[in-house]
Amino acid sequence: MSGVLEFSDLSVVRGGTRILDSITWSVQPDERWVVLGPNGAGKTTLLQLASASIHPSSGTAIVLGERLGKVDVFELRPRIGFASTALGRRIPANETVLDAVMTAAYSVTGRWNEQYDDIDVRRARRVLDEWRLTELEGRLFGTLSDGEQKRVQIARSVMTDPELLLLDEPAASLDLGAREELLQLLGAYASSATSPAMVMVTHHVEEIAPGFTHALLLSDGSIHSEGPIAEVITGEKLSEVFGLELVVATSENGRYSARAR
Ligand SMILES: Nc1ncnc2c1ncn2[C@@H]1O[C@H](COP(=O)(O)OP(=O)(O)OP(=O)(O)O)[C@@H](O)[C@H]1O
Repeated sequence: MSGVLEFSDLSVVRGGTRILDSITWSVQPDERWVVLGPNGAGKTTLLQLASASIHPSSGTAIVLGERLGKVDVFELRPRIGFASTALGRRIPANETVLDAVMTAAYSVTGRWNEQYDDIDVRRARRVLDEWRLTELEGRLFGTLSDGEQKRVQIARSVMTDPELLLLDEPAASLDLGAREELLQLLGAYASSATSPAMVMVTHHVEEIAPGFTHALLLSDGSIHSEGPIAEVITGEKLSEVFGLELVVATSENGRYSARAR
């Protein structure tokens, strides 16, 4: 199986600071990764590489078989779904939910003069249904709750059937009910064999949905540990990365929780 992501000894330097250092990491099509680490560890920068938004300063980054720096990123980016709060902010408040999702077909936010086919409308409605948004199709994006807006951002990111789905803190700032609803949907999506490879950045192990298979712990720009999720999300490893004695509990349904000892 060829990797969806193949990062080899790559580093990212910004303003004289080494933000990512000697990263060697690969993601296979059937893997669902969670990336954890303290503030400033380099998680967002890693996602920026995976989304072909930036190039490495050294080393090689191959995304969906294409080497960054040698590929036209405008051809590569439509193959990648990306949901983040920053991208969500670009969706106009007065856009309907249907349009907010459908405009992903043209990689634009804000419907203008693009021509959409019936197939685009059908596809958008199917995605809205998958993310429990059908009843909100005609609502304006700006009137939605945080939880609903997050679901729209994710629905938008899967509208184009991406080969790689990147999620930057999808459950951040959600209340308990909205978080659990999102995790149910994310868990079902991550568990489906037809879903693409996924990489999700999160700050909390409680926000890991069942179905995620692998984890990567980043610390100060370097990989602390990576591999099958049960081997990585442990009290010992998280304690080392966060510099605090932590106890991790795992539930039967594949959920995690962590607390200080
Ligand atoms: N253009 C830049 N110039 C200098 N330093 C930068 C630049 N961009 C990011 N950094 C620094 O690189 C480090 C990693 O940033 P990044 O946003 O990737 O971390 P993160 O793990 O996503 O953090 P958080 O959990 O707080 O979102 C931070 O210390 C940040 O201040």
